[in-house]
Amino acid sequence: MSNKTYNDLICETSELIVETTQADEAVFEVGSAEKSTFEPLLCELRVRYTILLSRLDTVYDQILHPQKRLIIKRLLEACLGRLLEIKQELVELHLSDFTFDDDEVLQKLSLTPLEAEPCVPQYFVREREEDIKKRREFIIETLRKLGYEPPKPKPLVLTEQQAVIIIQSHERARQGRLRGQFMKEIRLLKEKGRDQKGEMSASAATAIQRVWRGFIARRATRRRKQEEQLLIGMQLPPYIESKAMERAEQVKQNRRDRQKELEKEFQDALEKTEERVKSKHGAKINERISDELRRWILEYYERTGKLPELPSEEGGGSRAMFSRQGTRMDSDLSKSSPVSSKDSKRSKESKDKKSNKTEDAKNKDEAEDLKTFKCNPSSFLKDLIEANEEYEDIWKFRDDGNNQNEKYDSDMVEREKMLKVEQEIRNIVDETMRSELELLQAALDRDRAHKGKKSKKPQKKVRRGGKKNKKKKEKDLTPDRTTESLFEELVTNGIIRPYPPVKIDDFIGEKSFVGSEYRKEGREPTPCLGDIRQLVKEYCILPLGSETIRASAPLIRSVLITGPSGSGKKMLVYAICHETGATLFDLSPANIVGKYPGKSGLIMLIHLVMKVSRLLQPSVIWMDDAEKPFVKKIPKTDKTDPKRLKKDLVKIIKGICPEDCVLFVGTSKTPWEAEQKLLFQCYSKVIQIPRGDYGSISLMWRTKLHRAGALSPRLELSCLSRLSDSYTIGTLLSALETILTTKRRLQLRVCALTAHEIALQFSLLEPVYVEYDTAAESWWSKTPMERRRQRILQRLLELEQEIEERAAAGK
Ligand SMILES: Nc1ncnc2c1ncn2[C@@H]1O[C@H](COP(=O)(O)OP(=O)(O)OP(=O)(O)O)[C@@H](O)[C@H]1O
Repeated sequence: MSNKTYNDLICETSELIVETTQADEAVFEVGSAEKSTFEPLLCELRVRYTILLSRLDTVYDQILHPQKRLIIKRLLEACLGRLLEIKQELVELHLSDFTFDDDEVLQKLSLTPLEAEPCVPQYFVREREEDIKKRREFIIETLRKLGYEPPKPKPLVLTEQQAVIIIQSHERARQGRLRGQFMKEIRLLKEKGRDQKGEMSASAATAIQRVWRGFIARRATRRRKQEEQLLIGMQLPPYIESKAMERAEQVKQNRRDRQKELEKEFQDALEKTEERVKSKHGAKINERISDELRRWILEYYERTGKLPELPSEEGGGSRAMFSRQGTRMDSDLSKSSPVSSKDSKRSKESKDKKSNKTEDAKNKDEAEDLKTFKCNPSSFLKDLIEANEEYEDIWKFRDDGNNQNEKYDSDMVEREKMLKVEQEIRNIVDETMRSELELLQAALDRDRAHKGKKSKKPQKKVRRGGKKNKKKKEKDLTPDRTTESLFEELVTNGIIRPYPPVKIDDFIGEKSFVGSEYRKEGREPTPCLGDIRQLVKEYCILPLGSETIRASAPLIRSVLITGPSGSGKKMLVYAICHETGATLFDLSPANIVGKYPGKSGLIMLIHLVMKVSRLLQPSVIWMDDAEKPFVKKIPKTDKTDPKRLKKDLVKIIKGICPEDCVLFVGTSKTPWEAEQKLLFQCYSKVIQIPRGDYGSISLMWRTKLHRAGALSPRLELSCLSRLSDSYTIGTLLSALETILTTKRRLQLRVCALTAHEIALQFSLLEPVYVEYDTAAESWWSKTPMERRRQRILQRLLELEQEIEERAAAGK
């Protein structure tokens, strides 16, 4: 695609941003209202931001102009941040982690449910490609030095007897085929001799014609039917790597390479221009600012008889001082905002009123409170609007006709650098002025003291914002070690692990199509596997990919993923790591057994994991069998000492700050075996992978069989999906793998795979039993979010009943 395509796309997207942000601001204007008022608005906003995210991601990945890319990245991050904020609002609104898209919203925006699922921005990994590659190579190299080879496909190991049997059977088959061919030839020869004896009758020729024509007609009809089904999408075309797709990907890669070249040129220009501006204008700017400041100080002294105090660098320096009046007014305004005073008055009044209210009115108020909702202020919306305005001002209407190569704009670079250099020089001049002012003040004080006046004691400089609310710093147990040596140590000990490249979209699953309808009816829908994929993106991948987003988006420190064996828990953990380019720390009880022994060893392990995970962020700290540290009684057969980390887990998780791109992920098959209080102290979010639904299983079969070339009209997909609904996807895939041996694959053309054949194979494997489902369901109802939802629903019901009863008694 051309530069024009992406320039047009970003222009259209900018218009969509205006529309969306206006709708978003309107939501804030609503203030506090019934939950049902907010629901459609927030649902629509979520979908709108999702579309913006995917458009901006496409443009950012492909557009060449380095300065436009800067602004598009700002838009992209702000959009992503706002999307996460809205998700958080929807969670609070529904009191459920799952968001089901409203059909009306999807219809209005002409989208499919799949399109309403957020994409993972490509820049998460692409901008750190080199770094991620180096890290992976380092891990593999370190492991190789230790003698661990990356797992290779296992060679076929046969005993002598097995080998003999295979050779024998193949030889017999060969002989059989030869004999068959020989017999066929003899038969044909005999038939030929017989035919030559008698005259071929006309009726025989007609019979042959009839059979042949019938065959031709049937074949043509079959082909036409197949073509028609392909056209209307009833049948999938054969799975082949499309040449056109390959070429399109190649073009994209070429553009990315060109992007890098242009970016390098831009960075060089930035450097050179800065040097030039400094050498050419530095002295003049210095002189101008010094003169300005001196004049201003003199005027100030003449007016007030005092020397001014220069604000600190963080406070804006002399620039802020010139505009101090304005800012003070602003801050005064913000301090005593009429809204807040009104609010407090109102709340006071309402408190007084409340005390006089009857029980009935109190109940009504409480019910109202439970039903109403208010959106939290956004940290991203303002930036999104500002960045979009900046884009509109600078780029949107600019004629780029004479810049076909999408090179940077040198005038803009010059202007930017001028401002930067001026600011730097201003900081230096301010510093000099500050010391000059101090000397002057001291001299003035001495003078006044000399004149007998009571001199003011030189005020101790109070550091602005000096008393920062800093967290107590942890003691560094490894102050003189380099990051590389710590990294190597953890790799050597198997704590940092390599992981397979798994994309989150490889987690197959359909989204729930009836979720929003169920919610409207007051029922809580069961999520489908596609909803799980979306939730993992929203909770684990999107907040972890960028530091800017992580710092301001709703903070999620830890997630617990639960589900039966083979439901894809590990796959999801690997996908989180792969999509964010994260470093994986494995703290599973089975993995740390015998490593860092003793109390001091454990302290060191925790220190290393916490320190290195921050240094190599983004990081994922993973614990498989997450219930084990909290089980009441450890079976005697378990030699892994799973309770080792019991007390320190909370410390590790609470130690994750918003500025750290670190996520703690636990996976568990049987979370109900743990002490629930301790478990939920560690994990703030729980994602339970449900039993595979019909849609997801059917999609899985279709995708996998199609890729294997085993999909045919003879295979009853619907029947197969129904039969497999008590198995996890992992189990079904392992059954398919067992069936599709190389020999069977070769036979597919002549002997199509049937549902019966597959079903026979997976019926030998372990299903998910009803007992497991029941235990999982009852545990789910005890998770914090569910309990909160149930508590609120229960309270609402009670209040409504009380109100009704009172009303009935009053009559
Ligand atoms: N929804 C899915 N889509 C595609 N593949 C899946 C899905 N669910 C599971 N799988 C596949 O099933 C296999 C088993 O998955 P995985 O090892 O992640 O399961 P698990 O829940 O961690 O199992 P266990 O608890 O036994 O460790 C993997 O090959 C994975 O790719």
